[in-house]
Amino acid sequence: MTDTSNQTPVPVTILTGFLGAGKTTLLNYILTERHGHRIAVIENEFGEVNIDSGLVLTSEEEIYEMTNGCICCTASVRQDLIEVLQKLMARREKFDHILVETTGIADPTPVAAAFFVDAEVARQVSLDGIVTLVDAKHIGQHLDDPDLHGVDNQAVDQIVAADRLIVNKVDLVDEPALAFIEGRMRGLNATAEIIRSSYAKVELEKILGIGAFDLSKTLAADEQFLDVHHHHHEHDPGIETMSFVDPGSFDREKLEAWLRAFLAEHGDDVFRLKGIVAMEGDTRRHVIQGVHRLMEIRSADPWGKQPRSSRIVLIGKKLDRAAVTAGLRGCLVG
Ligand SMILES: Nc1nc2c(ncn2[C@@H]2O[C@H](COP(=O)(O)OP(=O)(O)OP(=O)(O)O)[C@@H](O)[C@H]2O)c(=O)[nH]1
Repeated sequence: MTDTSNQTPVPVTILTGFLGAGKTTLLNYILTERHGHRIAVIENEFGEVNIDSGLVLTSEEEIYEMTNGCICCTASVRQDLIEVLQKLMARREKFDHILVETTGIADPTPVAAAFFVDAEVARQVSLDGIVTLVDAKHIGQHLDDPDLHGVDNQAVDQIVAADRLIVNKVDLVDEPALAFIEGRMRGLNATAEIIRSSYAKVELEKILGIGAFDLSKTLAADEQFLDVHHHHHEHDPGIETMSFVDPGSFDREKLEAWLRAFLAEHGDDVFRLKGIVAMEGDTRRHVIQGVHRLMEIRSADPWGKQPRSSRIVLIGKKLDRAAVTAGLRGCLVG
């Protein structure tokens, strides 16, 4: 290993927020904005097939994906995180900030603790801050989820742990609703600065390089913070994921009509819908994005030399896999 003893540690930002809050949107904004930071990104995704890497705009930054489990609850995945960090540190001249995007159902606290537990990593990186995105339209139903008895509510954990809270999607709610949400957030976290945004367009100086995370303060509030075993917790066991993968192409109108009807009926239980699909008679990839009942399908770049195929992931509760699979299959051409 290279001698890093006299180099200044690289700041790390943990980016968290419930499913669909806008983490990838923020990441894309950061990666395309000229802000002078060179950022390496580590992404952890929850889902059977990887969609997010297809949604992150290609850039010159270094992007690592970790899709083998949830970073907050599996020790082996946190060990992977440490290994990814060590690999990154071998090329530390290439970047000056690291961003770790957690899954939407992660508790950021054990992820933050991982940075202090490994002595080698602890010397080379410093936790700059935990930034939590909040979906202004949908956060209420997750904070109040009546199914969560005896298990942790990650939407709450994420707000509690934040150094900065970004209330995103302000375009979808009115001022009284915003004030109400911000009041609830203040009740959970008295000190984090609250920043409003639409499509996660925030002043990056407010979230990067803020030096907000204070280990002594955190230990004062949670003396078991560094005890990784203490962080064992239960995700909402009702949350499941299913994926649909097919080499075929969809009839666009049929697919859109089917998805809209499906979400109209089951939208409360569908926390997240994502897809990259092929449409019959169209050379472009199409991206499907859904959060509860809100859904959009837009065309993206052409498939080019890559084989056409369709991947759709659903994350939610009470997913009827057989019905969803049959419904989607019925929208394929031929
Ligand atoms: N109207 C509106 N839509 C938004 C805003 N920010 C993001 N979205 C949309 O919300 C959807 C989810 O955004 P993502 O950035 O993929 O959310 P995410 O947090 O990365 O989602 P997961 O990775 O599933 O946890 C997409 O369709 C976005 O275009 C916003 O401020 N306003």
